[in-house]
Amino acid sequence: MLQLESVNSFYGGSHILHDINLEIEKGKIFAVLGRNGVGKSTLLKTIMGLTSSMTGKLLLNEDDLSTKTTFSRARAGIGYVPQGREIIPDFSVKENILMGRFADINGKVEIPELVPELFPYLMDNLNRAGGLLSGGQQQQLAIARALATNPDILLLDEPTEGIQPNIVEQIEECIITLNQKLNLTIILVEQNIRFAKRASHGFVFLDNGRVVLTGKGAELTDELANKHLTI
Ligand SMILES: Nc1ncnc2c1ncn2[C@@H]1O[C@H](COP(=O)(O)OP(=O)(O)OP(=O)(O)O)[C@@H](O)[C@H]1O
Repeated sequence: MLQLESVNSFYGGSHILHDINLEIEKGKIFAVLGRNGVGKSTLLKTIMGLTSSMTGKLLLNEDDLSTKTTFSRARAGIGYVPQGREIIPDFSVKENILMGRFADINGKVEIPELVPELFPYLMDNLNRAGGLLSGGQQQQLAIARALATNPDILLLDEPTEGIQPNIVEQIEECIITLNQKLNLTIILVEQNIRFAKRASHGFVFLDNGRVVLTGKGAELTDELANKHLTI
């Protein structure tokens, strides 16, 4: 279980997240929802230790990670797929994937097991430069790189944003498969309510850096989404 207790998070002097309390159960998909600029990406960055500072507590299976470095959090089992994917364009597909192994405590150097099944295109193009891939293929690559860290929890920041519609469904299926086959806990920042409704076991709506509503997946309705997502 991942727990945030009274978490505040800052970029320099800008106080972005205020008094966040959340519990994310192991093996569940948890959706982080809200309008643009409310702090969804900042929540993932805070969990990963990528904001300037945080106060409060971040506990992973009762281990206190609050003051740990990003590297230690990755080693503790938190994998991250950032918004915009941030693959290295001049590195090959293989090099991009294996970069994730920096955080694997078992010191493995091979491609993660599920990658051939989930992303056959990547396996067929291991020597291709990452920058030559389409948006959807780069998203697959960013997920494969995060899997190489051997995570227990995967943080996904708008994984279907800017991806051609025919690939969106593949990415969605892949997220559900990762949850079901690897029992991966997934924290999903998502603008696509249809997918959040379909996949998530729990959700939070943020507004202005604060939690305004949490609930279980089945409680996520279009009415709630309209209420919290329209301006
Ligand atoms: N590096 C930064 N330095 C200072 N302020 C930042 C930084 N990154 C984000 N912010 C501010 O933090 C607030 C929350 O931004 P964040 O990107 O977390 O929102 P979001 O809900 O993910 O938005 P979107 O849906 O547009 O991605 C915004 O006011 C944004 O301007």
